[in-house]
Amino acid sequence: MLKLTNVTKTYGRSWPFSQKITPVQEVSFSLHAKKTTGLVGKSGCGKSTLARCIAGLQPIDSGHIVYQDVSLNQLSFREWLPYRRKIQMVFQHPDTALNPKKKILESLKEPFRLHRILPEREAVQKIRESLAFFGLTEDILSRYPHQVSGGQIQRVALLRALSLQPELLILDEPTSMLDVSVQAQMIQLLQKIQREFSLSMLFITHDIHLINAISDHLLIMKEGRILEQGSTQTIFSNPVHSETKKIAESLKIGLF
Ligand SMILES: Nc1ncnc2c1ncn2[C@@H]1O[C@H](COP(=O)(O)OP(=O)(O)OP(=O)(O)O)[C@@H](O)[C@H]1O
Repeated sequence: MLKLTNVTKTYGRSWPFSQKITPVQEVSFSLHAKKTTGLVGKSGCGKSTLARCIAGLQPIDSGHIVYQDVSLNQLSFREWLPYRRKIQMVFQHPDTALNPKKKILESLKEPFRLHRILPEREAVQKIRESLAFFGLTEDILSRYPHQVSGGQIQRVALLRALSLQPELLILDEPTSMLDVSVQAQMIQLLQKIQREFSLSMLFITHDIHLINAISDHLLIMKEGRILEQGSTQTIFSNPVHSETKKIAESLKIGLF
C-alpha cells in the first residue's frame, strides 16, 4: 500500500552552523495493508523525521514515497489534500496535539469542515456517537485542552484522526508522555482500534514490549537507515544485526 524507495531527508543548518544532517538516508521499505508495523530505534535515529515525511508534513530531498501507485512526493499541495485524509498522524506531545485556544468540540469539528465530509450538525452528532468508543464523555467537548489530562487529549487526537477514516495511521510515541497507568489504558484503546478499524498503522515507540504486543512487522532503524525489517516474530526470534540482537535480548530480560 505504501512503498518507500531510497528516501533521503537532509536538514540544512544556516550560517554560522553550516553543517547539514541527514536523519533519513536512502530508506526503502513497504508497509503491509491492514497490519501494524513498528518502527524502532534509538533516540535521534530519524524515526519522527521519517514519519513526518510519509505524512507529507515535510518534503524529502530524494527518493520516492508511493501510495497506491501515486508518487506522493511529486504532488502539489492541492493534489496532496485527499492523501492527508487517508494518511493521518498522532503525535507524541499531548500539549501540541490540539489548538490550545479552541474548545475540544471545535478541534474535533475541524477535519469534517476542512475535508467537507459532513455538514456541521451531522458532524457533531457523529462526534458525540464516537466518544464512548474512545473512553470519553460529553463534558469534554466544552473544555479547552489545558482543562483535560494528557491521556484524554491523546484519546481526542485519536478520535479526530480516525474521524477522517484514514487508511494509514501513523502514531509517533503516543504513550511516551503519559503516566504508566494511563499508558496501559491507551494500549488497550490502540488494540481496540486495531480490532475495530480496518487500517494500517505505523507505530513508533521506545517501548519494545508495546511494539512486541501490537506490531505484526518491524523496521529497525539506526542512524537514518533501516537496518533490518521483517515480521516481528522472525526479527525477535532470529535477529541479524547486533543492534537488533540487543533489542531482542532486552525483551527477554524485560529491559528497554
Ligand atoms: N526541524 C529540524 N531541523 C534540524 N534538525 C532536526 C529537525 N528535526 C529533527 N532534527 C534532527 O534530526 C535528527 C533526527 O531527529 P528525529 O526527531 O527524527 O529522531 P527520533 O528518532 O524521532 O528521535 P526521538 O526518539 O528522540 O523522538 C536529530 O539529530 C534531530 O536533532
